[in-house]
Amino acid sequence: MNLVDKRGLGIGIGLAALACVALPAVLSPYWIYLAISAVVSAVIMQSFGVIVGRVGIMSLCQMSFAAIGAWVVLRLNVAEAPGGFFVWLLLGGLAAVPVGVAIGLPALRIRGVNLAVVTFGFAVSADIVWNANPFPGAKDLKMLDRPEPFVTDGAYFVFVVIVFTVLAVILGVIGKTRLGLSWYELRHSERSAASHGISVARSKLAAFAISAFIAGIGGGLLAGQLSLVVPSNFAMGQSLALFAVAIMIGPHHPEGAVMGGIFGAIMPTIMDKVSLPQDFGGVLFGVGALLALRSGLSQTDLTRMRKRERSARKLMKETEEAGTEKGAEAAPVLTPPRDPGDRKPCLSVTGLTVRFGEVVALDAVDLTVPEGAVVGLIGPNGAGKSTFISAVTGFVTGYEGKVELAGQALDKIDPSTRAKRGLRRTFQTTAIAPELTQYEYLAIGAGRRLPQAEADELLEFFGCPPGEVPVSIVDAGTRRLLDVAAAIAARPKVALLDEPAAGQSAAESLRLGSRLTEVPGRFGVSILLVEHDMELVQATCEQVTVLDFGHVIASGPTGEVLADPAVRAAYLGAADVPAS
Ligand SMILES: Nc1ncnc2c1ncn2[C@@H]1O[C@H](COP(=O)(O)OP(=O)(O)OP(=O)(O)O)[C@@H](O)[C@H]1O
Repeated sequence: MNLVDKRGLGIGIGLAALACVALPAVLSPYWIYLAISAVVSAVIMQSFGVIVGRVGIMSLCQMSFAAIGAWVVLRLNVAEAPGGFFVWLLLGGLAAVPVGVAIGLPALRIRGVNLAVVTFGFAVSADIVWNANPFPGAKDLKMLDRPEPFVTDGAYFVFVVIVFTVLAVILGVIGKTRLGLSWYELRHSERSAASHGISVARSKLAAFAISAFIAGIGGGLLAGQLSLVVPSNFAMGQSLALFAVAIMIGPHHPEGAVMGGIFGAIMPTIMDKVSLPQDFGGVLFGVGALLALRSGLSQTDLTRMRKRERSARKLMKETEEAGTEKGAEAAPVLTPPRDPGDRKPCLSVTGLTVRFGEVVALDAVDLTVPEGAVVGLIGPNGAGKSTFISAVTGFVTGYEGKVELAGQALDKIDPSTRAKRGLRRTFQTTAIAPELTQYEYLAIGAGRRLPQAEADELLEFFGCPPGEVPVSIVDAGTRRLLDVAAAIAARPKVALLDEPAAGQSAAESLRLGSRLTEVPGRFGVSILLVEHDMELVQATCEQVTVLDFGHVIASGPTGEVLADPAVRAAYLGAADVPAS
């Protein structure tokens, strides 16, 4: 996967260069000054883009981070510290980082509105501090001089555009890395991210640190524009208004940050011109934000997704037509499951007991997945199958019993570390970020640089559309397959699949079965399959364990177990157990 979208980069830099040349030449001094404000707001918007747009965290204190940046720059100016404005600007950004991380710490435990309240609380406290203590230089009017050669408004506009562009390029590159992609996954499902070996804590704290740094830079730039700042430049209300703009527009894309910056900077002027109170602008932003929250996606997300979907649909049609020309896919020939024989155990679970209050979801369950095997775990609804997967992969803590992977104990280890050690899982309900392409999702799952040829092979093997196709237009059944492909892409020792055939037709389910039997030999991954589709289980699994009310009622070679009268009785009315 390319870290740089060369076309987008070219267009972005071209537009930035055009703005630098044309705007100072054609705009009046008043509008140049407003244009500087718009770009400085756009930089602060980029900080919202990281934390709000990408990770989906409601942070209401970005202006407080900006104030830290401005304070440091002005303090260093008063002290006439060495290095000059450029170094001070960088130090201002860096000074905001530890504060950002400190504010991010509660985000590891709380989320949503509660976290918004924490960030709002910090913004209020910061407001009180700034109001009680004037910014450096304000008392004795020690102004901050802009650096050469960016002294005039026109030249300073060029400088802020350069800073914005550099940040946009860096954020674009980060967005394509595992860290950046993990932010999208966190936004939709933290447990899905953890199941891919992503450290949720590290990923969130990195987002807070980077967004605080950018906001700090934005604050320093504002100090450079104004020469002196006052607390109202960073008022809590500003954070709220910009937050609403961020939700509405989506500043995690450069065009969104620019639009947000323009809105933020010129709205007061527009309100003035149409003789409406300034607060009315905030109301408009709030309404826009509510509409965006209802759809779950910002305006730039929607525009970009629609564009991507159009070309992806064309690609899917071409691929389908090429497939039809080659002829219909032959019905799978299922090779009978092999006998596990005396292969070494890969995953070994002993005495696994899970209680949810009075409910004993699992009671001393033993299960072994031998190396290179496909093993089934079946049982009626509520038997404890998903709980088994969740406990083994570390999502349910406080269980009794022992979980060993290739002879190593995994108990007391968190889900993302278990995933990194070679234990991957899928969920009954998929929660794949629709903004991602299938390639990007596979890259997250793989947890390593995934060569395109390998990604293509996986997608073709599991019958998914081409890798450029965004998840937003992939149907629910295929998303499950994509989830399985992402788990296998990591080449774990064992993949625990929770009902991957749900939502598939009988023929598709059979095809999936034939693929799963090939997985151990082809990808070196053993499988524990949780399924209600008994035909699939019979055709795929060499061994099967049956749970009922958390107890193992049968375990052994699939044919024998499915013929067991106790198993048939447990399933009576719950699913069809084919006669063996
Ligand atoms: N978080 C939880 N809190 C309380 N009870 C739970 C929780 N998760 C599961 N249970 C209970 O544990 C039991 C086992 O549930 P589990 O979801 O593991 O069953 P299952 O075999 O996967 O069912 P299905 O086939 O419907 O997915 C059920 O009685 C369920 O209500």
